[in-house]
Amino acid sequence: MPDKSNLISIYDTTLRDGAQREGLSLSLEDKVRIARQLDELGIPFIEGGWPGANPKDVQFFWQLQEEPLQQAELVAFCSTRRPKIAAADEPMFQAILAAGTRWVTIFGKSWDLHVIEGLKTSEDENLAMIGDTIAYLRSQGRRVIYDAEHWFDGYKHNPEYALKTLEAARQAGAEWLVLCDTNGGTLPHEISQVVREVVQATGGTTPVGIHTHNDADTAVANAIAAVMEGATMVQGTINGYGERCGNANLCSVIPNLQLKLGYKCLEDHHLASLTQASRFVSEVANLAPDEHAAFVGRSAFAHKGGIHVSAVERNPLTYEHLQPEKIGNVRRIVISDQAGLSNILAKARSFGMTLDKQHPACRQILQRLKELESQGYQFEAAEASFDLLMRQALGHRQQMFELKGFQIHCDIGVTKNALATVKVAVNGKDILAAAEGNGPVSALDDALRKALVNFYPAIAAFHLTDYKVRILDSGAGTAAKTRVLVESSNGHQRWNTVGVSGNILEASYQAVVEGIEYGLLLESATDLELAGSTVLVQ
Ligand SMILES: CC(=O)SCCNC(=O)CCNC(=O)[C@H](O)C(C)(C)COP(=O)(O)OP(=O)(O)OC[C@H]1O[C@@H](n2cnc3c(N)ncnc32)[C@H](O)[C@@H]1OP(=O)(O)O
Ligand SMILES: CC(=O)C(=O)O
Repeated sequence: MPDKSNLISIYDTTLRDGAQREGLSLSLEDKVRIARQLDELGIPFIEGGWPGANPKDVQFFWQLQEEPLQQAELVAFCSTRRPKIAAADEPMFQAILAAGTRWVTIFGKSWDLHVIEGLKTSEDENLAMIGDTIAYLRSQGRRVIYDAEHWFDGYKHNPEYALKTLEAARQAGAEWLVLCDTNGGTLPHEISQVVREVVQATGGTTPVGIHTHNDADTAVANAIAAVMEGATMVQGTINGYGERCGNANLCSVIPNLQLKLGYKCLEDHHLASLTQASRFVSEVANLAPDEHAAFVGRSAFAHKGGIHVSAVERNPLTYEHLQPEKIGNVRRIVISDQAGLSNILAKARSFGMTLDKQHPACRQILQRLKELESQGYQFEAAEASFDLLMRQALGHRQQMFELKGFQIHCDIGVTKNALATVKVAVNGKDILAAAEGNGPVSALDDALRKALVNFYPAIAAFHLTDYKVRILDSGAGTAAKTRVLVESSNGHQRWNTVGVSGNILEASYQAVVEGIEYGLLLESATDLELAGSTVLVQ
């Protein structure tokens, strides 16, 4: 059994190894924002980049010298010196020293194949490169973490030589020996065995760390396996970003170690910010968050099946492996044709309505929901439409305006504009309005808002923020049904509505009209009443 008193030092390399992910490009400002977020999260080591490899990383370290992090150690990353030059003459190290960090991580070769074929040098020279580099940086007052690149592959092929490289690093003054599964193909049982052997071979003289890649989809399991064999540092990235298939995802490693195995990685109040940190980093990285990510994904605690919801309502432990609040996530109940009455009750509660299973409207709502879903409606992504459906069944849906019809003309010739005319009635008075737009849906939305704004001035702030179309039966050609999902906003909140029809304009019309109706409902309701179906605009 692991010694549970052990602290695990979390080492984040999102800004260096994470940035090696294809499609991820961070500006200097992005890097600074992410570093500050990780600092706030209580991560003790933050690898900022490779100073000297590019101007951005040089500036990043300079900027953080001016305005240092609050608690984290900022770490500069670099390779060992090149073959056959003195460490003091290696220009890369001048950039490393200029970065001004207390800690430096040096990666060196563990695998003889890389020494001979990659570096094109001798095994002895590689040992000297490792030793000289670390000794030089120590002589310049730096503390050194040694990343043993390709450790597991190297150890498999030539354990004696691999261990000599670690010993060279240790003797030169490295304070951590971090075993890297650089190619990411090692499986957990191999990691356990090798880490156990290394911990025995080094006799606990220098702490061991782990750095895993996800090429076999086992990076998180591998990091955990290493910790259970005595590794006390875990290197990884937020959201698992990294070269090829990514690095060990700290958003999974940390809660697994802390909440399941009893290790200490972060203070509990910091752990409760993990979900927010994950979303912040994906936002800054301009990558869509993985909604199904373990622990921090939006769906990680979303319950859809009626049986599950019924049980979770009685006791969340029935279908949740831990309390979402511990990592700052929330439980969500999803509405769909997989729902039972429990989903309806839970959703109603989140909309501020109290219902019980005996209420006759409950079954009616459930039946209507299933009927509409079988026609192609999808309410899990259109909770505002579901709220309106419930209000309708309960007799609470207020008619704010009556639709009398609409027409749309599209000019695909010279102006490429669309013109929409709508007729609505408010308080028995007919209003006709027209508007142009660069597409039929925006023209329709504008015309409707124009018709209603004198009666409902709040409409002036409404706008469409997203519009998604899905053809539901592509085999049916032009006779197929179309589902339109619309997201609307009033500048403070966003809400989603749905429309389905054989005619794409009719489907859009339904969704847009419900979007406006719901916006008006929001204006007249308290935040609490409508909390469940809207999100605050960030
Ligand atoms: C496992 C990892 O993730 S390690 C980090 C990988 N990250 C990166 O490579 C991103 C930053 N890299 C860069 O900006 C550039 O590659 C630089 C500035 C480091 C080097 O650029 P260049 O001088 O043009 O070399 P290039 O990239 O073509 O080749 C890498 C060189 O480093 C050498 N090298 C590789 N590993 C090591 C090591 N551990 N110690 C010393 N030298 C090494 C290679 O042998 C090669 O040397 P050569 O050009 O004399 O043959
Ligand atoms: C050092 C490093 O990033 C690796 O070996 O994967």
